[in-house]
Amino acid sequence: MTESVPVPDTLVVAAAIVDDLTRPRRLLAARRSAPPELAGGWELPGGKVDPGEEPVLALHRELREELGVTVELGAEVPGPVHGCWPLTRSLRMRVWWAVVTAGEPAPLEDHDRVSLLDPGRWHDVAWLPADVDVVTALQARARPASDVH
Ligand SMILES: Nc1nc2c([nH]c(=O)n2[C@H]2C[C@H](O)[C@@H](COP(=O)(O)OP(=O)(O)OP(=O)(O)O)O2)c(=O)[nH]1
Repeated sequence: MTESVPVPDTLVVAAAIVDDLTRPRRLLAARRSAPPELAGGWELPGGKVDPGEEPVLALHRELREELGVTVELGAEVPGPVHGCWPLTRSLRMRVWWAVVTAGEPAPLEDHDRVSLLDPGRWHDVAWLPADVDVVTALQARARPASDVH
């Protein structure tokens, strides 16, 4: 009989960087340049939390390393599985709204482009598959109640 082997669970943290936390209009997307199997896919900037690292501190570190920016984080955007967004069998992601407080976002590491997506065009890039639902949720939360018909 085979016993099921526990799947290692790695937490990824990512930021939905927008122009305004109260009334988000533009969303930052970053295009991956590595590894080859992910290159060309667009994602929310971020990365894996190191062992023992606080998730929020990991996110600030990743955004500094990858984009050269300092951010202020807003609310977390909870996902459907214990507040997380499932990526693969072994990866799950937590996402926070964010605004840049210092620096100009640039593709310094792991990305070859960053793009600011205009209102209504947040789905216009080829997001990594797991990000499509995240972006749908972001869009729904960004739209003020008065705009929902
Ligand atoms: N940062 C980020 N990663 C995502 C998103 N969607 C998604 O499927 N992923 C996947 C891609 C990667 O397999 C994994 C994140 O790993 P990473 O390569 O960005 O992590 P890292 O910068 O810490 O790099 P490393 O330690 O693996 O070298 O999560 C997303 O929106 N943002």
